[in-house]
Amino acid sequence: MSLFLVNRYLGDDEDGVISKVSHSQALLTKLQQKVKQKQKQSLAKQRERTGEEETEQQEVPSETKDEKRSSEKHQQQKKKKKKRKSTAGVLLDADSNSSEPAGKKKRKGAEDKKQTSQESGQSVVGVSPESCRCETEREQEVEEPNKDSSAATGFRVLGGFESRPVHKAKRVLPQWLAEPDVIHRDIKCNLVPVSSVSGVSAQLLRKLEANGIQHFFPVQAEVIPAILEGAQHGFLIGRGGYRPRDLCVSAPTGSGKTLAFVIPVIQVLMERTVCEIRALAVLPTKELAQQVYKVFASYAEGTPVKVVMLGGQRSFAAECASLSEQRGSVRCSTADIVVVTPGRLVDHISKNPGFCLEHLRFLIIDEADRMIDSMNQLWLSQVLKAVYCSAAGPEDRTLFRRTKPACITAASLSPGQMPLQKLLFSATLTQNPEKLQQLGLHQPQLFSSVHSPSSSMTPAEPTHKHEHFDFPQGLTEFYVPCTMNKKPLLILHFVLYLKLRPILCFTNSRETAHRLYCLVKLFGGVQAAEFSSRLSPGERKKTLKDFEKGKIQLLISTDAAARGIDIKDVKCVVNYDAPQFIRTYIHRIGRTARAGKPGLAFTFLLRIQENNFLRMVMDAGSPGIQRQLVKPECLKGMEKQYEVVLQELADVIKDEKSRH
Ligand SMILES: Nc1ncnc2c1ncn2[C@@H]1O[C@H](COP(=O)(O)OP(=O)(O)OP(=O)(O)O)[C@@H](O)[C@H]1O
Repeated sequence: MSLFLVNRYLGDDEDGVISKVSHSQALLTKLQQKVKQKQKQSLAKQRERTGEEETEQQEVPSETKDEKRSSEKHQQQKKKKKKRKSTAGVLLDADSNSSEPAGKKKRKGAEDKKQTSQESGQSVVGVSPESCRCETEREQEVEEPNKDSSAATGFRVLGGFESRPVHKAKRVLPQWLAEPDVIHRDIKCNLVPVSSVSGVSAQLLRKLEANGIQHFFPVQAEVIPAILEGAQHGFLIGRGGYRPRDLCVSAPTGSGKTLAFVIPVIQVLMERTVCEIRALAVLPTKELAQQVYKVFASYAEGTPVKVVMLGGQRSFAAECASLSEQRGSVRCSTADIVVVTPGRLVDHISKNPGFCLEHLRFLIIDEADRMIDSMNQLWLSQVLKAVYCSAAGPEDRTLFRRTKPACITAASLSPGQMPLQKLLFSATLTQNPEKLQQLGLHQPQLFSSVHSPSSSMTPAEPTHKHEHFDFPQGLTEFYVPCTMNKKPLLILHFVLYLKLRPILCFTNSRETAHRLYCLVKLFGGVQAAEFSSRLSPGERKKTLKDFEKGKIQLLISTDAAARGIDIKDVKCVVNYDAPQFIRTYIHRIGRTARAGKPGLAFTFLLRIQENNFLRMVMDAGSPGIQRQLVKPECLKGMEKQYEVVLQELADVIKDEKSRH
């Protein structure tokens, strides 16, 4: 059954009773006569030129025979077609369907040609009877298979099922991702005096200097003015202006991204008149939230801005109490900036009536790529619902009226309203537009330090196959070929003989981390600690503090400490287990070589891992990873003790298992 019915204009019906069949026959005869006429004319011209009368007299009848034969066939063909059409009960659509088989298309093309010439009344000069015949034969050839199936079912099968080469779609980046605002890579050579960035108050400048910061790092010099500028023109209430662009910042680990949002957010909120939650910083883990809270609190000290941390360290009731207080009959907010983990955030939105986000101006998403991956927790949609809930409410809060952002029109911008600006930060920000799209960014602007083919491309060009990331300038990468049973000896060799301490050592599981920790402890001579979800949040906090104070020489950790953790003076990172993903590698090694300082990163590689790992690292844009061999003789002296320790370790693990 055809999908479309196309009524064709078949010419004027003289008496209105001529059937379609007789009409098309009449047309055909007309056409044939015209062909004959034309042929006669051309032959006459030829004769005149050549004077070969006799040949012409013989040729004409033979041609006429051919024509007759051809027109007979043609008519038979037409009749057949009509019959088939009436069987199907519908008129066929003459538009060629792109998914039709090639044979079918050819046939339709032939039909179309004829149809067009019939409709327009044009002569068929140039279409020889021979070619007509050939087309007709081709039509017959291609029609046969379909004829049976349509006759049997009464339905006409649309669409073709033959295989066609499918071209791979080329990846195209949106303009904002392909052409970012470039951040200088070299921290040391591109320092900007803090006083030269306009818009930062004298109070904050004094704070910066008191904390030993005289210059802004490149990411700060780019992003701070951008946020301040957006705030100046972006407060729509009473001032007019526009909705500020959402910002995405991709800069290496340890390049100072935290201050790039802390300083401008405090600066903007310092000018507030009422205390309401205006900024929400969401971080993936408690440790990171705690770290960012500390930076916010330190710079907000002495200003009217109040910072609250919601990370689950305190009871829910205590957290609620820190967010608001009762003044007479009114409940007042006691927080301007809230630093929170996604889980706790959702808890407060759903269970704490005093948690109001209707005045939210900044939504800061740190470690944004990780946060996008946790988007299935739906925390973002809950935040947006809480932000725009006054728009759906019955009260007419004209001053803070907020509507969900839609297309920008004159009407949508009037009356002005408080905008919500999203600020995304990561050392490994995804370039996948589909993932970023989940965040619903408004005219996003990207600040990036990645100078790779993928970022310098025009949007029309296909991107590089692998994502490129920026590695810290002061970092030197090594890999150490080894076997599984030599790994513990190697790490002991690093701490005891190479004296590369403090070392932050990463394993792929908490079991391995614990086993290695027990082994090192049994071996003796090294101040070691473990850091994983085996420990309570309190124990983890204390461990990080001790490590920072230099009380721990070897911290054996899972990826719980891989992201964002800023521990000063970590000289060396060791990947005891090779990371499976490039992002994990970049964050792990980024715990050293921070703030422009030098650092070393070693990865222990089994022979089987070497090729894949090295390719992964080089594809990501590493400036180079060197091979570092540790001679077996270097480990010989520890082997005897190691054998003894291994036996003791088996007993310890067995004992632990029996206790749990
Ligand atoms: N302008 C500056 N001058 C000197 N030190 C700075 C400056 N800005 C930041 N730092 C220091 O640099 C270190 C790294 O900063 P921060 O933690 O913000 O890095 P990051 O880019 O967020 O790293 P990551 O991606 O690993 O989270 C911190 O110890 C911070 O105090």
